[in-house]
Amino acid sequence: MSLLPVENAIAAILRRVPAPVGESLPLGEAAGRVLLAPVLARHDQPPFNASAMDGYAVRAEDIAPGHSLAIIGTAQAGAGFAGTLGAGEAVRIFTGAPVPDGADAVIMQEDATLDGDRVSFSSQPQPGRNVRARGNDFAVGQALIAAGVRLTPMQLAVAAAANAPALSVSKRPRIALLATGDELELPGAVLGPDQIIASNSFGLAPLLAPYAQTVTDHGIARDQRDQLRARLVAILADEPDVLITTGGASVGDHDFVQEILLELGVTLDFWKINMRPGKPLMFGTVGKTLVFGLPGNPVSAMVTAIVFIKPALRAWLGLAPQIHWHLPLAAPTPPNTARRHFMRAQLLQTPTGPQALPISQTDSGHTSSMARADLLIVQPEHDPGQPAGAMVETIVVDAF
Ligand SMILES: Nc1nc2c(c(=O)[nH]1)N[C@H]1C(S)=C(S)[C@@H](COP(=O)(O)OP(=O)(O)OC[C@H]3O[C@@H](n4cnc5c(N)ncnc54)[C@H](O)[C@@H]3O)O[C@H]1N2
Ligand code: MOO
Repeated sequence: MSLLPVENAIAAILRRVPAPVGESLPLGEAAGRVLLAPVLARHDQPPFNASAMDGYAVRAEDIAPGHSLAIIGTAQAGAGFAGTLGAGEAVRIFTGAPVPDGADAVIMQEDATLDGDRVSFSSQPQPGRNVRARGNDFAVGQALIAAGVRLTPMQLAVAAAANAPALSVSKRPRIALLATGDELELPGAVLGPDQIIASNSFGLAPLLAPYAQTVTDHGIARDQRDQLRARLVAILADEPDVLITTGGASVGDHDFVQEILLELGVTLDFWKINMRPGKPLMFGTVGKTLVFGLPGNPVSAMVTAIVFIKPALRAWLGLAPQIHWHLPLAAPTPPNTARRHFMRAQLLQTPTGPQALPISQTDSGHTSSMARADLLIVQPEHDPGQPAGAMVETIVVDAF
């Protein structure tokens, strides 16, 4: 197979992603979920003309220097004044209370002088002053939050204000992870001479968890045909929505993952992408399960998950693709090869704004540089290299 361009690979994956499916969730459980149906207001907000200040409700035309009004009652939040305000009258009012019929302005109490049951004012209001008119925030039936957003705290507060007790959000996929390799041991092990620690799943699980109902880490399978087959059979029997393997994706004598996946009925859509790191990525489907075979190298595994699996999961949830930020380079980049390079970079905060500082390390097995990477600079195929200050496309690693 020749090396597939990155865009074609993403398009091939997106063709296999099912349309979002909705479920109804109580408001208090919807944070961070993706909204599938717009939130519509169930009432006008505010539901009545409401005072924005503590003070006196009046008829603006009645206010004149040296002229006092009779205080005929009180309106407070939750308990309005039942009557109608007439000429020469005022009602004591508090913030959030309904403005009484007949009144058209509120004068704040700092501008009022009390004299028994009469009040005079040092300011002359326009009609509407300090009154929040009914429906001026939103009107019944108005769409307040569009579908396709990941619900933020502010949006949830608005949904609550709109009296929506439950929201329609997308169901999330169940994800299964499996690391492969004879050399791998879990963190905490005493390493033998030929062993390394299996680190990939510890990055992939939290990277993908925000998009998933569950991420089940199935641990490590050895590079033995029968064992690997048995592990994959057991995992697929549970029909996960997404299966992600790491390692064994390349062409070595012990790279069995693809062979066994094909035996198990996986239809392979592609293998090998024109990118670095991450070239040996494979993708296919079996039944309703999307199968991603990530390369074992730790940087390759994380980069391919960010570049391919995250967009697939966003589409699964009904979310638009992640925005790629264009940032100025803090230092030059070297010329690229024929493969698209996803270059590790740091996000620098400078007095003139954020900048991308390339990390020169390109080894896909080099993990410590990954710990410093806030961004991936997307360096085009055959890019001649860019000077400091040039604007480059970046993917923010830790963004949803
Ligand atoms: N002759 C060729 N050799 C290789 C090619 C090639 O095209 N021709 N491609 C290279 C590239 S690029 C990559 S990437 C790797 C991918 O190899 P595999 O997916 O088969 O991965 P492994 O060989 O199993 O492991 C590679 C490397 O990563 C370490 N590893 C594996 N799993 C984990 C894990 N869960 N946590 C941490 N580290 C892991 C493993 O020990 C190896 O060091 O192939 C190149 N070779
Ligand atoms: O594509 Mo591999 O990820 O560079 O080492």
